[in-house]
Amino acid sequence: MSKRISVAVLGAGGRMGAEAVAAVEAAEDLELVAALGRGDALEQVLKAGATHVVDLTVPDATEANVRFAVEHGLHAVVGTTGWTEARRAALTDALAEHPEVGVLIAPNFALGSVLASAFAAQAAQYFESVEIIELHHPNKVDAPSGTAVRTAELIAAERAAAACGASPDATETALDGARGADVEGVRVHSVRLRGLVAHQEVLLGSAGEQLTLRHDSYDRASFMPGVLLGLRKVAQRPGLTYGLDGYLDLGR
Ligand SMILES: NC(=O)C1=CN([C@@H]2O[C@H](COP(=O)(O)OP(=O)(O)OC[C@H]3O[C@@H](n4cnc5c(N)ncnc54)[C@H](O)[C@@H]3O)[C@@H](O)[C@H]2O)C=CC1
Ligand SMILES: O=C(O)C1=N[C@H](C(=O)O)C[C@H](O)C1
Repeated sequence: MSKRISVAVLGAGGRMGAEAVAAVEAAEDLELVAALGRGDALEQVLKAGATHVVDLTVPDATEANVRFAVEHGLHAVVGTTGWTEARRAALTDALAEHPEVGVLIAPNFALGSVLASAFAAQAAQYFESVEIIELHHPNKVDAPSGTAVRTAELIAAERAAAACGASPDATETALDGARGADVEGVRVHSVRLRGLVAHQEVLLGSAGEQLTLRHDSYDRASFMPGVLLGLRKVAQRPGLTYGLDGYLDLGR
């Protein structure tokens, strides 16, 4: 059997981290060598001999964690939100100093979600209107979700390339927040509701018709195939990959 991939999970005590620890332990080609929580020294990852890091922490911690991994030649698979364009640009600069290192930042690891976002982007140029509703558990610390931001970015890029106009909207007066957040010209509405896990609808409308693309994660198990795929591929993909779609063959 070929050598197993040595993995450290950061944020191991969290909802996603605990699921990732179990998934790595269950995979024959992966070995869990470290599981760190808040306050644990990152040097433990080095002492444990990890070659790969999974970051499932919080937006305030993820940038420093990933920077540490890159500077020590470790590949990183990152699910934590908060990776703005500025943060990604700084990370790309850091990776230039370590050209052998791969980092995957995946706003969503669920394959169905990645496909739904890609389909939405593909469809967006053919409709006058597009809005996003993301729905999550009420313990989520950020809004809008990383997935919604990424979906809006993909949609905006496709609509710009096709020279689409703005979605029609005659609103003249509204309470603050009533029309959601504006992400690159796409309205994003965030619902936080007990009982939910992670869900998203992209609503596309033209005269007389509507297309709704909905994805539901009912359980965090849905994210694990993407985490494992990332761990298995990231070392062969040096530099920064933003979005798990970069590792899939979506025919585009
Ligand atoms: N990409 C994806 O498919 C998914 C991404 N997420 C994202 O992953 C992140 C974590 O989500 P949850 O697990 O629900 O949150 P959580 O709050 O349950 O877990 C975060 C954990 O990280 C720990 N932590 C904080 N700072 C740390 C540090 N410096 N080092 C190590 N551990 C640290 C916390 O103590 C906590 O245990 C969020 O940004 C969330 O949006 C969540 C689900 C899926
Ligand atoms: O916090 C969560 O739960 C999730 N976070 C990610 C996001 O912000 O998009 C991925 C998924 O939606 C679950």
